Amino acid sequence: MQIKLLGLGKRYNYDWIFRHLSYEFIPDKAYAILGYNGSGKSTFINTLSGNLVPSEGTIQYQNNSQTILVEEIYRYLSFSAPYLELVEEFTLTELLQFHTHFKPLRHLTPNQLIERMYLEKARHKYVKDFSSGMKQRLKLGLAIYTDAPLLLLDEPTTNLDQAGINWYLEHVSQNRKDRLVVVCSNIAHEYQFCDETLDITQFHPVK
Ligand SMILES: Nc1ncnc2c1ncn2[C@@H]1O[C@H](COP(=O)(O)OP(=O)(O)OP(=O)(O)O)[C@@H](O)[C@H]1O
Repeated sequence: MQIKLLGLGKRYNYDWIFRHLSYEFIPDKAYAILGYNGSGKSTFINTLSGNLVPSEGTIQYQNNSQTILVEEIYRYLSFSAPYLELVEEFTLTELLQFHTHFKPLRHLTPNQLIERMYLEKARHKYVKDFSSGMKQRLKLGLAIYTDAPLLLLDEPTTNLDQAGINWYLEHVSQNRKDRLVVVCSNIAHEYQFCDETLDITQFHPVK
């Protein structure tokens, strides 16, 4: 997956969050989007994912030299973020069945993913009854192990303890090959595996 941004800008009402952002995401690399709280990282990654419409500029997507329209980009991405909800009325097994109905996993079965997330004992538990750390491991497991060429992660270690952080780093590093990875963060350990950084504050409008 390759993404080219040309003069991208996003504003809410009269407030520009970022502007004049031209950048190229090269295939198979991992990028960290950096900036303090409220600087616009989530706004940026949601614009990149097609969830938000840019206020100016364009985004060009290419997968294996094929142009992808922004309306179709959701088919090519997996995304984990604190504000993206899991379907909590499902048990873990039901959720995986539902998820894989729409998007397949990367070379493993739902059962193997459950084992990889260390959630065997929660197989038949409702997701609403998971702890916050278990929910986060599930969100990350689904995102990392979905077979999509674009992996988007916003604040990936939210609610994780040290063991969970180590688990995330191990699995994201093992599964970054042959895909573009974009991580929004202001915590160094979340993006230590990234090749490039993009500081969103550099694209704040000059007051
Ligand atoms: N729907 C919205 N309407 C108006 N303003 C918004 C909206 N969403 C976000 N903002 C504003 O945009 C700015 C950037 O917010 P954003 O969530 O993108 O920052 P962030 O860098 O991801 O923050 P954090 O690190 O705290 O998650 C903030 O000032 C926020 O209040």
